[in-house]
Amino acid sequence: MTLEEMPQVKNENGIVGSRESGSALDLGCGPVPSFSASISSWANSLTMADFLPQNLFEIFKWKTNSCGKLDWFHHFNTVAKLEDVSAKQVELRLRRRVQKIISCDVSKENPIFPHKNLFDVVFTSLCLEFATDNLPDYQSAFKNSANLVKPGGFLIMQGALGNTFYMLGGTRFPSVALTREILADCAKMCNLKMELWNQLDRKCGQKDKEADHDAIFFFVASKRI
Ligand SMILES: C[S@@+](CC[C@H](N)C(=O)[O-])C[C@H]1O[C@@H](n2cnc3c(N)ncnc32)[C@H](O)[C@@H]1O
Repeated sequence: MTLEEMPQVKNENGIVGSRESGSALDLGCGPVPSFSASISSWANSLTMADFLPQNLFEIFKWKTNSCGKLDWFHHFNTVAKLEDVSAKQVELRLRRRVQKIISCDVSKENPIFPHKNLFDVVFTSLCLEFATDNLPDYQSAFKNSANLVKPGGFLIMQGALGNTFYMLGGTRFPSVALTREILADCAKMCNLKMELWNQLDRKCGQKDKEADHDAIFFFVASKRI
């Protein structure tokens, strides 16, 4: 859903509009550069951040075109089709625009300490509800993430609604069950105005995805100046 929403965010009349020279942060990016690939069409400088060193190492190997890097052609091709360009163009553009690969922890007041910069756009996907296991911690993680947005900038978030657990390698992990109301309250608490909200009901069964979310959401919120 998010990749299809991105053009709405970035086009001329879109929410982020003509902020072509903006800076963006992909917070909790995992080892996957697909969302950053889309963001790199309108952000000149991108920082990719994750909690796990092994995820950062995968991004680093891809960025430096090192031997043993993972093949993300399929992801770049999906972005390329939406933009009507080639997968190679998307990959090269992203490689040029990723300026930093850093560690982060959304439970910290400054999730990217010792870095101190703020960003025009902070993007985060499926991260905060899995990095926390109760609502007060989720609200803190939301606030910490929103603090990284410049006044006048944007927080763009994708996540799961109503999810209480997921399975990975046979282990059950908890998650915070989010609702639209919880997210609206978090945004309000952080002086953010919801500009766009979309949600998509779950289409796959329990067997296809071992988690109990009932929908995924995507929102864009602006930070008041
Ligand atoms: C479900 S993955 C999502 C990855 C990617 N954003 C995506 O949408 O495909 C959750 C990510 O959150 C990261 N994460 C876990 N705890 C975190 C924390 N405290 N601070 C920041 N990121 C965290 C994990 O390392 C993982 O990469």
